[in-house]
Amino acid sequence: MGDGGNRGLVSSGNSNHNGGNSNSSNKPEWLLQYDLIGKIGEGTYGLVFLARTKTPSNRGKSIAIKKFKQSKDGDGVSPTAIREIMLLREITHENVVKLVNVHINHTDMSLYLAFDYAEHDLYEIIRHHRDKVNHAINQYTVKSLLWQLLNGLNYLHSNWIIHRDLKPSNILVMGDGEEQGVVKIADFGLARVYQAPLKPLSENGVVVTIWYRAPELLLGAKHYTSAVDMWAVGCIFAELLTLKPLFQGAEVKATPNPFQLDQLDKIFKVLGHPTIEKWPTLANLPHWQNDLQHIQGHKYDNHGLHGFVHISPKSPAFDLLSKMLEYDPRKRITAAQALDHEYFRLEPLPGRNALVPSQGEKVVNYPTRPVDTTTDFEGTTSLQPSQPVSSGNAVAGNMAGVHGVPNRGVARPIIGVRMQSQGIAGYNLGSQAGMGGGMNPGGIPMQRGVNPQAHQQQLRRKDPGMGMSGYPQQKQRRM
Ligand SMILES: Nc1ncnc2c1ncn2[C@@H]1O[C@H](COP(=O)(O)OP(=O)(O)OP(=O)(O)O)[C@@H](O)[C@H]1O
Repeated sequence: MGDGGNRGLVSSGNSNHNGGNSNSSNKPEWLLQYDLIGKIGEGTYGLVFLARTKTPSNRGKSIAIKKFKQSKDGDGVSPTAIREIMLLREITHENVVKLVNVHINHTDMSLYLAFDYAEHDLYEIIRHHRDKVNHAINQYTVKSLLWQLLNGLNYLHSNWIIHRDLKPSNILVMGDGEEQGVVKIADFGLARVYQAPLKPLSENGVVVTIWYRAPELLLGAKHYTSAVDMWAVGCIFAELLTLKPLFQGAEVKATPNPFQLDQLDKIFKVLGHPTIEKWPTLANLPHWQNDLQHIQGHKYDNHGLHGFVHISPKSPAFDLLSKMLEYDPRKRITAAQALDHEYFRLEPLPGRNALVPSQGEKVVNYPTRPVDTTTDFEGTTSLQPSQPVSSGNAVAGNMAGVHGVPNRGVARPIIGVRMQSQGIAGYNLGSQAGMGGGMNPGGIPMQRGVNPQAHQQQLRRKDPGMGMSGYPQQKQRRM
């Protein structure tokens, strides 16, 4: 993996806590290994930057650096969170974005994560089809994207990692190069890190999308399983087919455990009212118990999913989708089962380059990510005047507004608190956080049916296939 991917935490190896690794220009030393190009995105918890490595072995390789903001109370990332993040560095799978480096600012325990860069994501791909080219995504691409998403998810679930926040913007797709058209799941394993020490900045008016949230979470389940991710995959599958979010509830401000009545309403209108007969544990869910008027009392007709996705209820695609959108999480299809579904055995077979369909179909040229070269790591100041960015990235001038990476309608936080650039030390958290001690990854809820003892072994096996099915056989000719 990129420079230093396995070198522990970073660059200087300087583990002092007194800011001794800042250089004269007041930039943290670890930053010297990158050329910072500009901001490419903004999420609930921070900003994402495009950088290029400067180290000779990997010169020019694109990296996405995610900078986490401080929560309002200024508490940074806890040792527990650091341990969890360090475990994420061991996650290696073709369909999961690689965490290359972790950088910590010791003065406030703020955090920078460096990932392999992916040029596209499903949010932009769907948006491009809906708003620009105005036609559906071809079947081969839908099937390949879905298969790879499930493949990455199966690996994560096998390693006890539940994503919990799957949505189109964090399902990345590689641009030009050897990995063109390969899906990479981003933001995995961070939900727990976010929840505890890096609280969502709800006071800042951040809006969190809930369109992909499973009904058990919306109904207040305290214990959840990997089935929550399969619900999200179902929603994303439907969106790939129709180019519209399936359950577009009104987004609410992030609060610790908001009750999302409107989102439930949208789901019930499509799938009908859930019943205790079909979903026995429903009776135990807090909001079901407590809200007699809206949740239990209001009866919805079952309009039928087929009316919304416009595919035949007899088709394998519909069968798979319905199994992903099963109310009872215990009955919902797992990633492993979904990979084995008939849908993936029928033509067009899924392939590795999801963006290049079989002969005869048009190749869609998706736009590259806009880069805002006016925003630096501090998130507020002007880096330099807008300038062309090499290797295919759009320039700031193409963007909506001076600082405007296009608003995705999911999260628009206020630009973060300026961080002290001194005292940022890259240090080997592998040892500090007790890596190698055989720990459980911070109690990340495990997948249904996964043996806890198997986990550490699995995590270290680094077998991209993880014993799961490969691409369906005949597909080889596509690759
Ligand atoms: N490794 C990466 N390579 C390229 N772009 C990335 C990478 N990781 C994230 N991005 C992009 O950066 C943007 C912001 O991502 P981020 O995960 O911070 O927020 P989000 O997914 O949009 O929202 P939220 O924070 O609510 O999950 C998104 O457009 C995302 O696709």
